[in-house]
Amino acid sequence: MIEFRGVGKTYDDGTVAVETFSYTVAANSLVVLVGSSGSGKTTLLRIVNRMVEPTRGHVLVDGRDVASMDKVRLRRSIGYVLQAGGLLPHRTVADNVATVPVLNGVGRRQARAAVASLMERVGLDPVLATRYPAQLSGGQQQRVGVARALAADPDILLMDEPFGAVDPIVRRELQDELRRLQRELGKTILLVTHDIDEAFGVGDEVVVLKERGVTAQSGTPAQILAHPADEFVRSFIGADRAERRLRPATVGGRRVLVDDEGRPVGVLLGEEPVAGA
Ligand SMILES: Nc1ncnc2c1ncn2[C@@H]1O[C@H](COP(=O)(O)OP(=O)(O)OP(=O)(O)O)[C@@H](O)[C@H]1O
Repeated sequence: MIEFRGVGKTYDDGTVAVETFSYTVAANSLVVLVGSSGSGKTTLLRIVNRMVEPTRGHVLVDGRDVASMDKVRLRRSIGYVLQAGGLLPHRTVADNVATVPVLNGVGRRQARAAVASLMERVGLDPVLATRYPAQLSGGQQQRVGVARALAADPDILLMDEPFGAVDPIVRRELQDELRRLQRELGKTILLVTHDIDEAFGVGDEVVVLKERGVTAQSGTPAQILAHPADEFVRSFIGADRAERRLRPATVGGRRVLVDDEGRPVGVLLGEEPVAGA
């Protein structure tokens, strides 16, 4: 669980990146922070693993204030996935994936042994282990980034525009796999994107941010789509378009609301979207 309690950040040059932000990411849920460029998404993500120190408020991970934790240990205990994987270019795929376990003192041989199964878990052929990042496609690099973040078996994954650098088809594939991984591994995931369709496609809950990290609305995709809080949210989600596109369907025996690609965006009870869907 990640709790943001009145968190704010003013950078040294006076830029107010986040005025004040409070939100609780429940354990084992996938929450998406979505907002336009400069709304403070990356700042909020980095405050969790103390790559950025807040100027106001606190972040608690599983009830402990991160400010009281050792920074290096904290960072190694939380998986962090960046756009294009954020891989080390002069290290092989296997070395990239094994980086954090080795830093944490796991024997090199043991870490290497785990690489193949991690690669399989994220849908990568283990024969790619000896390649360098530049010898992989964007989608493959992204999967390596996820495998690397999972290598230390963290309870929490932070993902910053993880699918930004790949084409729409691969992006969709990676989004589906993230949902699968989330179900299989039960991690707590906080993901940042500017893409509202991505947010609704992968998030259990979505937080729509205005400028300076101000929350416009938070809730399940179905709740936000059904009842946009204000004009800002309505226009951000393209609500008119979305409402027209959504239709009820039965998926896996459950009544759900799907978009025009058949992607479930919420569960229906009667014809009403349900909280926590
Ligand atoms: N180190 C810094 N010093 C000063 N200002 C900064 C710094 N880092 C970010 N900012 C500013 O803080 C604001 C929020 O930035 P942040 O990167 O958190 O937004 P974002 O929503 O992630 O944007 P994007 O989608 O473009 O990555 C922006 O105005 C940005 O210019």
